[in-house]
Amino acid sequence: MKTFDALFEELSAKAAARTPGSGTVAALERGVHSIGKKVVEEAAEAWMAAEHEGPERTAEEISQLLYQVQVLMLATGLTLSDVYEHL
Ligand SMILES: N=c1c2ncn([C@@H]3O[C@H](COP(=O)(O)OP(=O)(O)OP(=O)(O)O)[C@@H](O)[C@H]3O)c2ncn1[C@@H]1O[C@H](COP(=O)(O)O)[C@@H](O)[C@H]1O
Repeated sequence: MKTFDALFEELSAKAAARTPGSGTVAALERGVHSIGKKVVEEAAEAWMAAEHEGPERTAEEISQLLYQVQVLMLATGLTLSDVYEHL
């Protein structure tokens, strides 16, 4: 099982290395506008799953939302600490 911090470490390494075949690297190349749309899409899917599809589907959609949020952080040069200081 992956934690939020471990995922961010993995994605940061892939972004730095421009790992071939990485969906994260491809998303970063598409840019903030495209990533932002994915964040909104996954947020809406998480909401719909919570209302209509049960806890398992909701957890799956929330995991995709967390992933897209991390890609947005990478695209804007933010670290986990930059975000955590606002929690
Ligand atoms: N958790 C995720 C994750 N969640 C979602 N996604 C991507 O986000 C995309 C959008 O999800 P959707 O549900 O919208 O997908 P879809 O509707 O089936 O299709 P598309 O939007 O892709 O057309 C998916 O195609 C996935 O590629 C993820 N891609 C990667 N991860 C994690 O990130 C790690 C690194 O991934 P890579 O950079 O691809 O190696 C992986 O090991 C995973 O742990």
